[in-house]
Amino acid sequence: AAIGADGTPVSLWCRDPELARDINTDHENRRRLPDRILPESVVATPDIDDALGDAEIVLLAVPMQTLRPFVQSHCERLSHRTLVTCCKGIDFETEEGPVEILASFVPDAKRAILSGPSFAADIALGLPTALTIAAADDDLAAHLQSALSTRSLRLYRTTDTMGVELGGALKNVIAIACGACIGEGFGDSARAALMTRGFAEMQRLAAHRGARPETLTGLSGLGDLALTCGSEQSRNYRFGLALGRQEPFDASVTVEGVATAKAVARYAAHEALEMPITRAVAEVSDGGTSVAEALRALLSRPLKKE
Ligand SMILES: NC(=O)C1=CN([C@@H]2O[C@H](COP(=O)(O)OP(=O)(O)OC[C@H]3O[C@@H](n4cnc5c(N)ncnc54)[C@H](O)[C@@H]3O)[C@@H](O)[C@H]2O)C=CC1
Ligand SMILES: O=C(CO)COP(=O)(O)O
Repeated sequence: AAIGADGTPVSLWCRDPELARDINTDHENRRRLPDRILPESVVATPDIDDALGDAEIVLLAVPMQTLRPFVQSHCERLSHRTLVTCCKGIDFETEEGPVEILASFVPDAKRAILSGPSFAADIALGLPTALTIAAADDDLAAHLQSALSTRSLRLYRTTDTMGVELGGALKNVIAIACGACIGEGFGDSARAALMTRGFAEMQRLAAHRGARPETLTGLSGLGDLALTCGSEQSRNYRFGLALGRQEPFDASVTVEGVATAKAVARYAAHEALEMPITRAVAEVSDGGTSVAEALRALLSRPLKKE
């Protein structure tokens, strides 16, 4: 919604024709973003070719685990455009991040990722938000930075797409752990410990993959970790809360951290990387162990240097 806030025309592909009609008449997406009025410059259409038109910049905001099949089935339509993924996660089957998926299926497109601390509901209200735009080519990153920034949305840029992919993916995993910690009743001090040691895991994996340390301490890493691990607006955090309280959770809600935790735990085991919190989230989400057992196991690990 912020993207159309300055009157720039935005075409929104919406698979459900009825919802597209509602968005165009009432300027509201009651199903996904109730009580938020969208700018009139945002126009929805159920026809993907209409939505794409001759657009140069295409923002891809589907759930992470649907990005690969989506891009695969629309690769011809997407080729030769500038594709900006907004996804946060790692593909469960291929262990690729969103930019890597774009590179695999649409190699002739320009590729970028937009990430950082931002709840859709806040952005749609026009609340001040700062994000990271990453593209391997700095000229492309600079072009997108100026094309997508608005009065309320400030973009910083980097060429480290890997660092941005990993920060956005892993903060969801740590947010589940933090929610579970609070839900179980372990308290705020334990949550701060999980956030900090979780951040150490993020940095370890990022270094192993060749990402830059400063990307992880930026908006798309530490910034998003701080937001997601402390707010009940986060679906990953709320999912963790439900796990800790042993309450059911609505399966229709998008929770990106579960598949990502499993993919990253598998990768870390293969690469002999120490990521105990990620492994615990993967095991607890699968029902393999309880939150209390997982946290006790984390506390009983051998003592080590920080
Ligand atoms: N909601 C938020 O505050 C933020 C979300 N993100 C990221 O954006 C991505 C999308 O998240 P949300 O929009 O919140 O998820 P969502 O689940 O609320 O909405 C996803 C949309 O994608 C559509 N969709 C699902 N499968 C599809 C498919 N196979 N083909 C085409 N469309 C499909 C759904 O109908 C829905 O309209 C995620 O990776 C998320 O981590 C990033 C920043 C903030
Ligand atoms: O990525 C987000 C905030 O930056 C949204 O987090 P959730 O997917 O946990 O709701």
